[in-house]
Order: sequence, then structure tokens, then C-alpha cells
Amino acid sequence: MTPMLSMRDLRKNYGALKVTDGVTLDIPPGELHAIIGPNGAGKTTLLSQLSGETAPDSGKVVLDGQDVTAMPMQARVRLGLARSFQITSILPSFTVLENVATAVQARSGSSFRFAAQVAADRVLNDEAMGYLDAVGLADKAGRIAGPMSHGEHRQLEIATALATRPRMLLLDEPLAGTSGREADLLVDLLQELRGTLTIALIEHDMQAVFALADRISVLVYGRLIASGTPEAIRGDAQVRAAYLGDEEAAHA
Ligand SMILES: Nc1ncnc2c1ncn2[C@@H]1O[C@H](COP(=O)(O)OP(=O)(O)OP(=O)(O)O)[C@@H](O)[C@H]1O
Repeated sequence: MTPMLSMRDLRKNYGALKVTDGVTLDIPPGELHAIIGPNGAGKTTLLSQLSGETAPDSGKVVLDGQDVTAMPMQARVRLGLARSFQITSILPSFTVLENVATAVQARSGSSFRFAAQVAADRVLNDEAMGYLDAVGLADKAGRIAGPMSHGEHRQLEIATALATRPRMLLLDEPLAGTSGREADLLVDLLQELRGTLTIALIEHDMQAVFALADRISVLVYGRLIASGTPEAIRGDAQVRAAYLGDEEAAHA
């Protein structure tokens, strides 16, 4: 089966620092693949190379059989590769619905040019409402986005990413800064999305990672030291020594 996303010997240096050090990984269609590792391991930089914000020094990124390594981010989005950012990318003075409708419009581009404005708005808003419904924000569609809670911003970012109709979704710490009910709602949302989409997830919340992931890869100093099922990763002595032992001790 053609992987939905392939990384082939990706390398990226910042000065003498090898931030991505020969990463090779295949993510098959429908898989939720978590990438974990200590702070500074290079997770966000790796994701940026997948989304097209950062160019690798060498290596390849292949989306569903198509080499996208030289493509800018917008071209990758058009092919179905979407990223939800660790740093919020919301338009704060827009309503929740306007935020998502703007993303729908950006994707659909000129296909609305000849439609009557009112009808075009209705089509945009109906589609945007569908994404808000999927992330559990439909009842907050009319709220101004800026003052909403951190967890709601995360839900909105995912709705905005879904509005690009991705086949492959890259998520950078969607649970960061959330807790309790907000975190539970986001985990439920990811649970619903898995299977319908292929997802690469960077996340520090190990409980969520082990509950959600089909497979987990562990990045340490820019290198993948292990890849496997949650059970295999939990039992891997090298992973425990490099990362999980510390994480579990910190949360004990
Ligand atoms: N543009 C840049 N220029 C120089 N160094 C950078 C740049 N971006 C990242 N780095 C460095 O690369 C290393 C990896 O950073 P990165 O943010 O990818 O790690 P991370 O695993 O996502 O960390 P965290 O879990 O803390 O978010 C860090 O040492 C960081 O300081």
C-alpha cells in the first residue's frame, strides 16, 4: 500500500546542530501516528518540513506517492496536507464561523466568483458549520474568536484545518495549555477524526498519545530511536531510558 506520507532520510542542520538527522518514516493511510520526544528533540522542525514551511537540507517528503519536497506550503495544502499550528493562527476579531468560512473560501478560491454573493455566502457558511459541528463548536459559531478559551481555540484551529479538506493532518501539540474537560473534548475529537484522516500528532500528553496512537515514533536529538505500536514503545528499553522513564516519573 502506498503510504499517505513518507519521509526519506530527512536532514536539517541549524549551524552545527543536527535538528533532523536522517529521519525515514512511512505513515500508512488512516493511521494516527504520534511523534514524541523530549523538548528540543526537533519535533516541530520535522513537522515544518512536512508542511513546507521549512526546507530540509536533504531528503524527501512524499505525499501519497507524489514528491512534494520542493513544493511550498500552499501547494501542499491543495494536495490535501494541512497543518494546525502550535502557535495559534486564529483571526481574533472574526467570529468563529467567519474564521472557518474564510478558510473554506481560501480553499475554494474562484469557484465562488460567478455565484450570487448571498448564495455563495450560504454555501460557504453551510460548509463551515459542518466543520464546527465536527469539532463541537457549532453552538459557538457567532462568538468572537479572540476571547474564547485555549481549548476552544484549539478546536477552532482544527476546524480551520479541516476546511482545507485534508487527507493528511499535521497537529502540533493540540492539547498544550488545556486541561480537564477541555483536554477530554479534544481527545474525543481526535478519536473521531482518526480513521477518517491520516494524522501525524506531536504531543507531550503521554496519556492521550498512548490512548490515541496506532503507532508512535520517538525522536531524540533529531533521530528516530524507535517506531512501533504503543505497547512496543512502552516496553522499549532505549525509549524508557531516553524519554519515557523521565516523563512517567515527572507525572507520577
Ligand atoms: N530557526 C531556527 N534556528 C536555529 N535553531 C533552531 C531553529 N528552530 C529550531 N531550532 C533549534 O532546533 C532544536 C529543535 O527545536 P524544535 O522546536 O523542533 O524541537 P521540539 O522537539 O519541537 O521541542 P518542544 O517539544 O520544546 O516544542 C532546538 O534546539 C531549537 O532551539
